Amino acid sequence: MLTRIGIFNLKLTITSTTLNISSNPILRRRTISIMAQRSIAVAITGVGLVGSEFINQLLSFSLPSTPNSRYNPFKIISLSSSGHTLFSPNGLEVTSTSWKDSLTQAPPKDPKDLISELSKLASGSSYNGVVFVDNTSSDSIASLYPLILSQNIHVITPNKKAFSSTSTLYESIKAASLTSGAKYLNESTVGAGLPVVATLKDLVNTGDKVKKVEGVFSGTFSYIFNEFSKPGETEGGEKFSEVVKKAKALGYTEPHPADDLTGSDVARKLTILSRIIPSSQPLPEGYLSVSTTSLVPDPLLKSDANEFMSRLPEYDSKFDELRDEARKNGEVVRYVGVIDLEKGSVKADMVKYPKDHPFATSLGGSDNIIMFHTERYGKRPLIVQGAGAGAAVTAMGVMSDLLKLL
Ligand SMILES: NC(=O)C1=CN([C@@H]2O[C@H](COP(=O)(O)OP(=O)(O)OC[C@H]3O[C@@H](n4cnc5c(N)ncnc54)[C@H](OP(=O)(O)O)[C@@H]3O)[C@@H](O)[C@H]2O)C=CC1
Ligand SMILES: N[C@@H](CC=O)C(=O)O
Ligand code: NA
Repeated sequence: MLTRIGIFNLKLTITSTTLNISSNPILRRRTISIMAQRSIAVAITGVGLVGSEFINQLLSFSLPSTPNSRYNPFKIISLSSSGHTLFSPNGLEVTSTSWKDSLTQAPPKDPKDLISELSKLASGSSYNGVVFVDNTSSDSIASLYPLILSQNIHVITPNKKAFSSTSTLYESIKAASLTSGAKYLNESTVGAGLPVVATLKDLVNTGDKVKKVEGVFSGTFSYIFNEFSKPGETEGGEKFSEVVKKAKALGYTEPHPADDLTGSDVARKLTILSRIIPSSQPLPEGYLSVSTTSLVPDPLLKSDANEFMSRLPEYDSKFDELRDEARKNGEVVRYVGVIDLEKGSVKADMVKYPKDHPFATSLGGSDNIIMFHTERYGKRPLIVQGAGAGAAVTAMGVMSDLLKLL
């Protein structure tokens, strides 16, 4: 094998069968360095808004290998949309401008066939690990995580489905990961790139006692109400459906915006966080058990994304009434989530706040704000705030999970 060795910056021909590497400290150090330079193989499923941005961030990533050179420790080995898959066990020759055309010309591939190819790579020695990145919002892809993890393939995803649906699926994900040692990382499922999942895990793992987690968990709702129900506005203002349209165009909504407006997206995030917190109270069995306020008019509940967006203006006057009622009392409307460990309740709700409340004055754009009330952060909660939706910040969260594998 001919390999460039980072720290020595020279080329070595290794015939490891003839060398007693383990007894020679210099060679041992060189061998470790070579191992570190093997790539991590990345298989990407879902190349929409977040997926495309993730590919760009991944292709432009590099680490220093010597004082004068850099290398990318990741190799993309597959790209899949719902109808096409590009796969090469040695790594795809793609650039940020070429991958889309190449993918559209590729044939379809059953995800299970892809997993069995990845499994061969995970058990071989060409790579320093294999990662499946799911950038879809698909339930069927999410249901494959136990199989993927059991093949010693790591899973990284912003897709909330697997971690917020039935506890049976969640438990099999945890079991598969424990058995094989493959990791699952899902920072972007809550607060996009904001360190929400990692912060909560750090609090729990270091022995703090979480009492309450509350805040604004939806970038879409945050943007909608920051624009639709402004503290300084006493009359007029944008139409609700227009603001929803803008939130969609900015990439904040779920592929089907009703998933945001029913409150399901917030309920899913609350479920994901609840499952990380040890609690004597029973956990929600899934997001459907979270007490949730929906803003979707009943007749639109079954419509697809296009029909939903085109019919939403029919209900603008209802939302005008909601805004007027809040204004009359000097209030604004916000959509919040609370996990109350002491009361044993998990709730996603629309709430009216006085117009000088921090949720009215300190949030803008798609900002999330998440407050952790714990034993250690007794009187003043630990607060995480910033953009909670959008392709760039979500892909950054996925990328930051990938870096945790290095
Ligand atoms: N947008 C945001 O701000 C945030 C998004 N997320 C999560 O990120 C994920 C992606 O969101 P986003 O990029 O906005 O959504 P998009 O709709 O833009 O992208 C999703 C992509 O998934 C693809 N897809 C669906 N099913 C499959 C399948 N079975 N196999 C392969 N590809 C499939 C679709 O491709 P095709 O067109 O071929 O069907 C689509 O392009 C979602 O789970 C979302 O909840 C999380 C945090 C923030
Ligand atoms: N649709 C979601 C995207 C991030 O999870 C949101 O609006 O927060
Ligand atoms: Na996050």
